[in-house]
Amino acid sequence: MMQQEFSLDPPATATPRHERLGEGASVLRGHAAGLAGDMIAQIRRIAALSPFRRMTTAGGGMTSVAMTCCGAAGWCSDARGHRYERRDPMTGRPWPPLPPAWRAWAIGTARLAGYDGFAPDTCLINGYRPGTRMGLHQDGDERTDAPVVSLSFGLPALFQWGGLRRTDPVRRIPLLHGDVVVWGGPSRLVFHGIAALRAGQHPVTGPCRYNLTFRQVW
Ligand SMILES: O=C(O)CCC(=O)C(=O)O
Ligand SMILES: [Fe+2]
Repeated sequence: MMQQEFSLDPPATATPRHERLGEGASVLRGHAAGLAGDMIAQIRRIAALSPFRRMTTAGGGMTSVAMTCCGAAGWCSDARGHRYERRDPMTGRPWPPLPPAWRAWAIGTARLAGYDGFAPDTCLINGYRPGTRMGLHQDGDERTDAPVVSLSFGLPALFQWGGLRRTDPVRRIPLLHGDVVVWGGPSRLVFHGIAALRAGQHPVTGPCRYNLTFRQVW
């Protein structure tokens, strides 16, 4: 019998699902698409307890994105500045719990991206509508020795990925429904943002984009 001398399977690189953004940073294309239905239902349950809200900033403005959180800590901003709080200042109660399945997924995803031992204790949930944007910033209010695992559902967005200085050149990376970005290590403090969302309708989320970021705060 003749031996097959070559594989008919396409090489792993034929579908580049895992894109390197920089040292310690990558995009996992479509990695969360299968979770969308369940996670969006959970987001609605979380938002029924701790509603999406826009927040005042120290500069006297308002955040463009509406946000809620779940887990041991939630990100808050007011005229005094921004920080993590154990309780939702809007309700006075602890934030809704971080669903164990979300946490397990985030740990597994961090491992896929090269980060073992991720121990997320919060998930920040951003709600974007057409026109909503997030200016260039660094994520530094939580532990920076742990990565950020960030996932996108719904309308497409342009992710702005710069460098360690605000003035470094910025790349624009489209993020689609189910895409995941993981950044840590030497990229943990890279400046990033989201360009103003374009109008549209998504079959799963309607005129909306959700972004979930898993982080370790305490
Ligand atoms: O919406 C995104 O993809 C990024 C969100 C973000 O940078 C943040 O919440 O700190
Ligand atoms: Fe951020």
